[in-house]
Amino acid sequence: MSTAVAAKGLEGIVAANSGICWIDGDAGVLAYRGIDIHELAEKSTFEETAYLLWHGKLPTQAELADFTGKLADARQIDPKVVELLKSLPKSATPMEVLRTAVSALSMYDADEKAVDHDSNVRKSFALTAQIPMIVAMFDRIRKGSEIVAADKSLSHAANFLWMLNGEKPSETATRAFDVALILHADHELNASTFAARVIAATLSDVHSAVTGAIGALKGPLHGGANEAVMRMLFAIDKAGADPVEYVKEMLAQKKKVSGFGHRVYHTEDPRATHLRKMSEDLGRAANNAKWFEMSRKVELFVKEEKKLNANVDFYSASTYTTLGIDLDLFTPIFAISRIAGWAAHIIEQLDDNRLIRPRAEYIGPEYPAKYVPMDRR
Ligand SMILES: CC(=O)SCCNC(=O)CCNC(=O)[C@H](O)C(C)(C)COP(=O)(O)OP(=O)(O)OC[C@H]1O[C@@H](n2cnc3c(N)ncnc32)[C@H](O)[C@@H]1OP(=O)(O)O
Ligand SMILES: O=C([O-])CC(=O)C(=O)O
Repeated sequence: MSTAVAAKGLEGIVAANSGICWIDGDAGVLAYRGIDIHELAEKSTFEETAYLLWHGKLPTQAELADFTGKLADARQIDPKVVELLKSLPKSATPMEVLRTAVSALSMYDADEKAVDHDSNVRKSFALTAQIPMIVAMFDRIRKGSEIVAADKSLSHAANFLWMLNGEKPSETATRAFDVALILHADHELNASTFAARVIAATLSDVHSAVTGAIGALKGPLHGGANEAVMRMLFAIDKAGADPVEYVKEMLAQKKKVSGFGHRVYHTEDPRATHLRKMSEDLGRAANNAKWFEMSRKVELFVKEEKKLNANVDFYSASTYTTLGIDLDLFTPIFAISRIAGWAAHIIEQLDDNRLIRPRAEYIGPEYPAKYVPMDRR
C-alpha cells in the first residue's frame, strides 16, 4: 500500500488539456480563448462570446449574424416539456425544475444518442436557447401568469428578460444582463464543467452531461452561493443588524460567508470587479443602493478580517436584486450563461475523447481483511 496523499478536492491537479479558458489565479486574470474578460465585458455580447468559446475565434459579421439567427431559431420547446413544467410542484426550486427539464428534453431530441461534433453543436444551440426559456416559463407558471412566447427579434439577454417579465426590457437592464452572461460564461475546470466533461467522456450524451453540470452548479459551494449571499443580505436587513457585526458573528461560529474565497484566485476575481461596479451603478440609478452598500461593508470587513476576496457570486446577488429578479433565479441565471462554457467543454472533450477515470489513494482496512461469518460479528 502506498503512503502518498491525494490532493484533497484535487487542488492544483491538472486534469485536462483545454484551449478554452485561461486563469492566472495569482494575477487575477481570466481569458476566454486568450481574450481578456475585461475586454469581452466591455466590447462583446453573449452571442459573440458563445461563438468564441465554441469556435475558438471571434466571428466575422456574417458568422455572428448566422450564429445569432440559429440561436434565436432554436427558441423552441416541445409542448410536452411545457406540460411537464406545468405539472411540477409550484414549490419546487427553479434549479430542481431546470435539472429535471433539461433531462426531459433529451427524450424529445431527434438523435439523443449522437455524440459526433455536428450533433453536439446542434444540441448546444438547442440547450443554450432552451435553458433561459425554461427558467422564465417556470417562474411565470409558479406565479400563475401566462407564459410569454419567445421573441426571435430580441437578443439572447433581452429575450430572457422579456419572457420572464412580459415587458420589453430597458437598454440598461439588457446590457447589464448581457454583461453578467459574458462574465459567467466559462471558468475552466470548475466543478460543474468538470462534471460535464466526466459524463460526456463516457460517450453518454450532451443532455446527460448538462443535467449533471446543473446538479453540480446548484450547490452552495459553487453557483448556489449567489442565492446564499442574497439570503444573508435579506437576513441582515430583516434583523435590522449591522452588516459587519452580523458577519463577525458568522465567522465566530465558524460559518463560511457565501460569495467569498476561491480555489484558484488568490487575489480579486476579475469578474467581481465588474459586478461590484454594476451593482453600484444600477443601485444608484434606481435610487436604491442599499444592497450595494451593505455588500460593500461586508466585503471590506471579510477582506480585512479573513483576507478573503469577493468572488463572482458576491456582487451578482445585489445586481440581480436591483434588476428585480427573485433570489431563487440567481443560480438558474448562472446556468443560462454557463451552458455556453459547458457546451464548449463537452464539444472539446468529445472531439478528442478518452474516458476520464482517475485513481483513489486507498486508505481503508489492510488487504486481505477477513470475511467474518455473520454469527461471529
Ligand atoms: C462560481 C463559484 O463557484 S465561486 C465560489 C462560490 N462559493 C462560495 O462563495 C462559498 C464560500 N466559499 C467557500 O466555501 C470556499 O472559499 C470555496 C469552496 C469557494 C473554495 O474553497 P477551497 O479552496 O476548497 O478552500 P477551503 O474551503 O478549504 O477553505 C480554506 C480556508 O479558508 C476558509 N474559508 C474559505 N472560504 C471562506 C468563506 N467564504 N468564509 C469563511 N471562511 C472561508 C475555510 O474555512 C478554511 O479555513 P481553515 O483552513 O481555517 O479551515
Ligand atoms: O472556477 C471555480 O471553481 C468556480 C468559479 O468561479 C466558476 O465556476 O465560475
